[in-house]
Amino acid sequence: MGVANERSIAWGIARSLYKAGASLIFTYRKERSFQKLSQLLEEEGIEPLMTVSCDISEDASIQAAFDAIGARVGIIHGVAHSIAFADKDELKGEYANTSREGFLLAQDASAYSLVAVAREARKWMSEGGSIVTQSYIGAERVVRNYNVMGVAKASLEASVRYLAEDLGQFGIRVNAVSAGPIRTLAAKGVSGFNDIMSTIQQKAPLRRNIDQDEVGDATLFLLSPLSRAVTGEVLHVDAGYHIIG
Ligand SMILES: NC(=O)c1ccc[n+]([C@@H]2O[C@H](COP(=O)([O-])OP(=O)(O)OC[C@H]3O[C@@H](n4cnc5c(N)ncnc54)[C@H](O)[C@@H]3O)[C@@H](O)[C@H]2O)c1
Repeated sequence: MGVANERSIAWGIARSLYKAGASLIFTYRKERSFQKLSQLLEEEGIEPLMTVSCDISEDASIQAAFDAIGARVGIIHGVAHSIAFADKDELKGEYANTSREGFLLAQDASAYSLVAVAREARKWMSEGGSIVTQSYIGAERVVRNYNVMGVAKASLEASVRYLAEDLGQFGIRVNAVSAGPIRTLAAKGVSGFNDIMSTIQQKAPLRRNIDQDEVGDATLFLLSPLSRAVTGEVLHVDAGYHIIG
């Protein structure tokens, strides 16, 4: 869930999963994304089991998408949730100036969407499985300009833990990847993004930034049985930046 273009983290995840032999289902938000997605799939030679529209801001859309998926395949084993949204105006200046509307929008699209997706997906995860979402260090620390999205990611990471507890009894694991900054459509909305990337290059233990394929491989690990005893975890895929004081 969440391929907008070839730069999307979800596209890195799709490539890693495809190489590992997974059967893939894609969700898209708008007609424009569907066309882009179809083009990417063709270029990469990936034949998905199905593609289905899903707007995570509407419960009915999420329900309809998973009903359609369930009707077609019966059982699913994993979900990659790679979706977030906030108003661009909230991603600069003081967090104290966040509007009520902007706060609720970021929480709704970026955190609650995982809850709603997990609720619908579990109906078809009758053999257990794994749900993985994408977070960012702005959930744990203050990252200038990330503001309302940092608070939404904190909520997302807490949701990962609560969902992990709820769904663990059904053999369903829930984890997050906390990726370093990657130049994507969503990242364009964050002011000063270039400065964030150059800081990582200087300070991260590996002295470099990361890419979509590296997040894809880590997400593949969390979706696969290789991580079968890992749940409620936030795995940093950030060249080690999060350990630096
Ligand atoms: N790029 C980074 O630096 C970075 C770092 C850490 C975490 N993340 C997270 O990774 C995830 C993917 O973002 P990305 O960087 O690949 O950017 P992206 O813009 O490529 O992906 C964001 C996706 O969210 C989708 N989306 C937004 N609102 C939606 C809605 N209402 N219904 C359905 N889909 C909706 C968009 O269509 C898009 O496909 C996000 O959760 C983001 O916060 C990104």
